[in-house]
Amino acid sequence: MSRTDFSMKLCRKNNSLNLRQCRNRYSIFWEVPLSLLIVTLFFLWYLISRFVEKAFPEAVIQDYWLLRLCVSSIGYGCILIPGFVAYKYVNATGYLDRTDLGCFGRIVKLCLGEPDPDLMKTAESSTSSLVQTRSSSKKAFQLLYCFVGLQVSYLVWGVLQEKIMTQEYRNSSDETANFRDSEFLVFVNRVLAFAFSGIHLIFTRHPRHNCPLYKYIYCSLTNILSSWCQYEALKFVTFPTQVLVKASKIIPVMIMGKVVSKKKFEYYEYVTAVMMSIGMVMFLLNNNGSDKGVKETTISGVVLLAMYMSMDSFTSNWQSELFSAYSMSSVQMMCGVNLFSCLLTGVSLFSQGILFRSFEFMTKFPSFGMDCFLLSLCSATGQLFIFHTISTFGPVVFVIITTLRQVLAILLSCFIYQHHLSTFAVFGVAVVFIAIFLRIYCNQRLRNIRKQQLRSTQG
Ligand SMILES: Nc1ncnc2c1ncn2[C@@H]1O[C@H](COP(=O)(O)OS(=O)(=O)O)[C@@H](OP(=O)(O)O)[C@H]1O
Repeated sequence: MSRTDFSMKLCRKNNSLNLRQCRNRYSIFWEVPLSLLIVTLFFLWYLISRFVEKAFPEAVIQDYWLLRLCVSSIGYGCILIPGFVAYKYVNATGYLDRTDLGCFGRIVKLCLGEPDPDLMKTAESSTSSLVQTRSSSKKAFQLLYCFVGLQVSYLVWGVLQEKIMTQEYRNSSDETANFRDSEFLVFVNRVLAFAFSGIHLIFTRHPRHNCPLYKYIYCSLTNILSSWCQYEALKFVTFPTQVLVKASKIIPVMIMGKVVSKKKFEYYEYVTAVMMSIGMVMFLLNNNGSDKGVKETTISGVVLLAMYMSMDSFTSNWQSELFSAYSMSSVQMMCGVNLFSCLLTGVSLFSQGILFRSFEFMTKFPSFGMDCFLLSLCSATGQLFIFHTISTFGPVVFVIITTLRQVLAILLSCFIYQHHLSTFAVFGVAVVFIAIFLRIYCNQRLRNIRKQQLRSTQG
């Protein structure tokens, strides 16, 4: 007998109650098992992840990236498995169909419930009018604002990240040590970004939030996994190789856009994407010649970079999809994504013992704490710009801006350290910029043609 049948039987015993009152009265039949299920699965999975982690000696885990990925993923299961089972349970029992949801029910609805279609229409119409007024007057300024914001925050972020991962920390008792747990840095970045966006949401006005929270899990998971792959890949490929691969990210982002959002791209968009990638490869290959051969690119490196590219492309496309489906603000997106990133990385770090180890390092070397804080501040500011760019211009423009960031960083270092740029590298940069201008030009032309067509059909 299903749970619904059981509660209906109880209802029938009490003739004075109508169907709705019965379902509300006996809501306990849904809520108690659901809470027990979530708590039990969480602890069960936590024990499993501890067991798996203890089953392999630390040295073995450190030696094999695939094993490390498995251990981390099993840790993420503490959140994903109970969440998935709760989702299935709620759908199977029709728990959210009840009209009078209590406090527990409202939390479940916030996490798993789809919004009322009427509310969605109101939210959509208010944001579309906002976009229309923006599009005519402020778009160019907005693009410049996103561009400068992303360049500045991630330029400083890159410098701090390199400092933390490479410098030797020294404390007052003259002890020295290096910090190695990159996953912890990802965690602190997410905690501050979550706190930052949460406080912003409390004190400022935002559109009504319609998106069920569980939808953020997908992009949150791919975001932290792509970061992980990026850090791990550096153990198998050189930094310039990684930058080189990342420079052609626009192509996977477009492919993923077709898969996730069924987007259609014009021919000129494909042509300019390929031109940009070729230009970047020409620029980077001729500019990093001296680093070649330091580390040999292995299969592991290639696999990790491929995983990074696909997950990173999915992240921005999924976020863009959520922006258009649920009409939310970029701060709401930032809060939702970082909430799950904190939970996923926090549980995983805790079960692996890295959380305590890193906090211990922080107390031993206070300057590390300060660096972490500054890094997280840059990361949070950077994320504000990332989400604003994706919501206003979409993932492809975002990836073009991040690609340009790499060109500018290298040009800046050439300028500061008086490095010589080869003719081929200069040609590469020229190809990138020609591709960008071509894209803008074609985009504008296409818009004008469409406007004219619209006018002639209306006239
Ligand atoms: N779409 C989206 N949403 C949220 N966060 C994002 C997104 N894209 C990039 N990032 C974060 O930006 C940091 C730099 O990432 P990348 O090195 O992949 O970017 S870049 O292509 O080099 O610019 C990196 O931060 P850390 O994870 O803290 O290292 C990424 O996670």
